Amino acid sequence: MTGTIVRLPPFSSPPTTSSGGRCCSRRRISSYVACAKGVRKRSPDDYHATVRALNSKGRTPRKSLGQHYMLSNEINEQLAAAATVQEGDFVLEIGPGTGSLTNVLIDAGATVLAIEKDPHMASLVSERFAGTKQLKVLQEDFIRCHIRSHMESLWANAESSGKSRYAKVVSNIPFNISTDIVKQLLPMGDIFSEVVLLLQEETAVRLAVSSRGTSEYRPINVFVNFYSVPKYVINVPRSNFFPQPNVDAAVVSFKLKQEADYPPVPSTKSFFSMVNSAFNGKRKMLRKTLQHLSTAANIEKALVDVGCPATSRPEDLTVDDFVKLHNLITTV
Ligand SMILES: C[S@@+](CC[C@H](N)C(=O)[O-])C[C@H]1O[C@@H](n2cnc3c(N)ncnc32)[C@H](O)[C@@H]1O
Repeated sequence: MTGTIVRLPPFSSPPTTSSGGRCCSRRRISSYVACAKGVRKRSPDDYHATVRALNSKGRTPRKSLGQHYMLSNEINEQLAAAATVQEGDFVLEIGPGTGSLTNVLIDAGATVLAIEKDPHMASLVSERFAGTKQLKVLQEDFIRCHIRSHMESLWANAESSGKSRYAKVVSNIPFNISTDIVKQLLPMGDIFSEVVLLLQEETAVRLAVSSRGTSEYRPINVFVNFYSVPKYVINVPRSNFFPQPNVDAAVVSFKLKQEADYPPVPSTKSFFSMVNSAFNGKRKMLRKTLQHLSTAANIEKALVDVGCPATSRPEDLTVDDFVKLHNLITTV
C-alpha cells in the first residue's frame, strides 16, 4: 500500500449544510461527498489537512483497520462537546488517524493519550503534533494494550499538581471492533468518567436505544446499562468520511458508573453468565432457559418475587429485574 498517493476530490470552497447556502453536491466534490441532510459542514482546512496528511505518507486507507477518516471539524467538535472536554482534562483517543479529532481535543486544552495500531498513522500523528506536550502517541493495538498502566503513567506527573485521576474517552473508532472496545471500556468506571464514541449507526442504536420489551434487546444492553448510562447523541451521515463507508454513523455517549453504583451482584461473572443463558432461547421462557441454575418452580417463584410474570421471557426484564432474579436463584 505504501507509495500510493491518496486522491481526494479537489476542493475549492467549503461545502455547507443544505440550509446553509452553497450545496455540497456541487460537481467538484461529488465523487466522495454526497449532499446529505443533517449535520455536515467542514472547513477547507480540515479537508486539506486530511489530504495532506494522507498524501505525505503515501497511504491508502486500510479497510482491515476501519480507516474512514472524519472530514468534518464540526462533528469532531461535537464529539468533544458530548464529553464536555475542557482545559486540564485527560482524554484517551483510540485510533487518532490523521489527527483531526486529536487537534480539537488539544485545542480544548486536554492532555491526550492517543493509541494507534497503524505504525504509519502513529508516526504521522506524532509528526503533526511534534513538540506538543499535551499529546502522547503510542503505536499499539488498543484491544491488546494495558490501558490501565498507560493511564497510570500519564497521571504520574499530574498527580503532584493535584489534577483528577479520571479521564474521558473520545474517539472515532473502527466499526469492526467497536463492540470489543465498548466491552473493554465500560467496566472501567474507576479510571474513565465518560466514553464518547463515533459508532456505526446500527451499533449506536443497538447499544443506546434498544430497550426492554423490544425485539432488539440483547445481553449487550444489560451489560451497557449495568456499567453505564448510554445516550444517543447525533446521527452522522456517511458522506462525512473519507473513504465513504457503506453505512451511516452516530455519536453515543456512555456515562460510566462507579463500582459503588453498580447493581448489587455477588459476582459479575455469574451474573452475565446467567444473562447470556437467559437470551440463549430468546423466545423461550426463563423457567426453561435457566433450568441449569434452579428448578422451574423456583424460577417461577423468583420471577413473581421480582414482580414479573412467572412466564417471563428475557426481553421482559430490566437490568434490576435480572439482578434480583440472579440473586434469588444462584448461590454464588
Ligand atoms: C475510523 S478511523 C478514525 C481516524 C481518525 N480518528 C478520524 O476521525 O479521522 C479509525 C482509526 O483507528 C485505527 N485503528 C484500527 N484498529 C485499531 C486498534 N485495534 N487499536 C488502535 N487503533 C486502531 C485506524 O488505523 C484508524 O486510524
